[in-house]
Amino acid sequence: MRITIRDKCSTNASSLFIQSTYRISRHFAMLFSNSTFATFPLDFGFDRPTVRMLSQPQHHSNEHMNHRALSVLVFCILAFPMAFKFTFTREHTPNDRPLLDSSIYISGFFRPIVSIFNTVYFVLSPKTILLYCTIAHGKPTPSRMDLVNETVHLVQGKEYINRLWRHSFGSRALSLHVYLFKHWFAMPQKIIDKYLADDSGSGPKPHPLSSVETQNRTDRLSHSVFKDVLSGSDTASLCQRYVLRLCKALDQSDISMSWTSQPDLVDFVRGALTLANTEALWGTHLTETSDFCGDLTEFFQDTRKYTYQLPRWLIPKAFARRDRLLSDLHRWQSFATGVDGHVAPWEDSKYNDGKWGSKRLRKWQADFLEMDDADAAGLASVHLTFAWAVNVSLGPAAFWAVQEIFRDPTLLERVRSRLPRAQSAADVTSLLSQAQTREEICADPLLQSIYTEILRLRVCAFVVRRFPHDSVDLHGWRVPRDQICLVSTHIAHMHGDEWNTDGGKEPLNRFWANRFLVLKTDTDTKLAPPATSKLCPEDPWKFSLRGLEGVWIPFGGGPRACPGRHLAKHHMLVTMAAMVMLFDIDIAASDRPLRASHANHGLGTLLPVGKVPFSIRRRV
Ligand code: HEM
Repeated sequence: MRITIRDKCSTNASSLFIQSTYRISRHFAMLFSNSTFATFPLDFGFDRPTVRMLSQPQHHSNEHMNHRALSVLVFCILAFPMAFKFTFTREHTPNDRPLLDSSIYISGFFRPIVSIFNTVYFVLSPKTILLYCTIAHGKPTPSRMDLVNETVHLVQGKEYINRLWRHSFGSRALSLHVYLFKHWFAMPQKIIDKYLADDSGSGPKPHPLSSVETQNRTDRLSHSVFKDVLSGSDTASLCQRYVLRLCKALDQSDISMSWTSQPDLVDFVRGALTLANTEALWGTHLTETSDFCGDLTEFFQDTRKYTYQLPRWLIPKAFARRDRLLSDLHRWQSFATGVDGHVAPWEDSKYNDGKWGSKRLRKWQADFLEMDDADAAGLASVHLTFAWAVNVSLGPAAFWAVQEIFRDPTLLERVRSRLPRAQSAADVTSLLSQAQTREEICADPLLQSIYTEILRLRVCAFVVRRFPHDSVDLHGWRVPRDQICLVSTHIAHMHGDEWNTDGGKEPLNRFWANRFLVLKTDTDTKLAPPATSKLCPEDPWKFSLRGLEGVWIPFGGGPRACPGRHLAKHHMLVTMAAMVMLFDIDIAASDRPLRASHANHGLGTLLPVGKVPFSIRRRV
């Protein structure tokens, strides 16, 4: 193995690493030293809220020294493996690409030690370690990270990601999914075993080396229903139901023509949106007989506690909430499957999808119950997984879009100029219920650019693939069979020179509504309108994602990409339009609570660190 001293490491990544290591060491030192009253971040991230803690008074000089010495010691221990990696790394050039499975930065004695440190970093500050491992010379690049019991191939860089998507049919995402099934969604072990045993892939035909029976192709079963329900023939009625429920929820909210203060814009937007999305899919029967959406929103916050596998007696409320969600779904599905003698009127002419939700979802239940060992508890758990997946990213993403629009009066004016005029709330509902109006909204260049920019900036998802039968060649980087490939959308979205930054004036860590607008006549996607320009319908700008395949990836990609992506776009743009048409909003929060929290790094759209108080009044 050739070892060379890396000449130019990304300053960004290394300084971030050093800062992060410093914070972690400080945290440990604080924990172990006798300190009183200091302020430090709870989770070592950079965008976390701070809490008041006990810190040391100035006059305790011995304690101060102890604390400093301890900080330095912890820093040195933590910095050791990364410093090693920082110094010795394999040299690679486009013509001499190493195989990923032989790119052992540190071999022999040091490798297990490094894997322990990598694991600690990955748990405490995944953002930092991924950035550190994958940014070389300012550009995202593939790399490999040894964790204690897994080797993770970090696939970054446009051409490698595109190649990974192309191979995705023969892949499965198991390790992460199974962990979540078990610890978050309380899936019975026998169903988890079925998911674990399925190596047939998600394609219509099972992999030739797989011997899994057709009814037990869990991956295919889940994936195809998601695709069927979310992008099949039900889509038009799903969208229609979504709009009606959203407008109803916003109209019922306690907002008058005079300004009123509200505690949190996230809750306001996410509440309406989660209700509308859930009712569009599962029908009002689920939400009217329980506080399903309230519990679901709380459940989003609880997932972190489940990740740490805290016992029931420590977090009884979180467990009770999950039990309630599962039993609500259980009750709903027993109606929907006709168990207990309750059968909804399923004949086409009498079917009330507003009350019972998507027909396809019900058909899928029948398929799921065909699986060996399948039962109602397993089904409820898969429904909960589905309810989480369809809602967890959408609400926060819509929130970010709404707050960006209302915080910038010029942008608000531009957005309003794109939307039809309404005289009353009923007018808004009637306009947005028309498929034609919604099509125009979804095709509007400025609105699309805002939506795309929000997902670029705020979505932070880990997209995972594992190839159970074959090793995969990614442009000369080979991932061995049955090892994890992980793509971080955050790394892809925040680095690289493919993005339009208006010549560096609009950096990637800031929202810029015009990032995806180009001149209609322009073939160079990097030419964008100036940030201040007011776009009108006759403006010569168009929306463009050209050149960004494998770079703008909030929904993953390839045959396994998020099956809800078209609905997500529709729902977000319609929500933005409804809010702008119905309300005036004044955001009272300062910049600080509006920073993104990385507490759920890797699991979808980020949330702001604090509550976002606002004032609101009706316009119509
Ligand atoms: C801003 C909104 C959303 C984002 C950022 C997002 C992102 C993602 C990502 C990254 C994945 C993993 C894809 C992969 O492995 O390549 C995924 C999976 C999934 N998404 Fe979304 N999603 C969003 C909204 C939605 C909506 C609105 C729905 C449904 C209405 C939905 C349904 C699903 C489902 C069912 C899966 C699992 C697919 C499978 O494992 O086969 N998502 N999403």
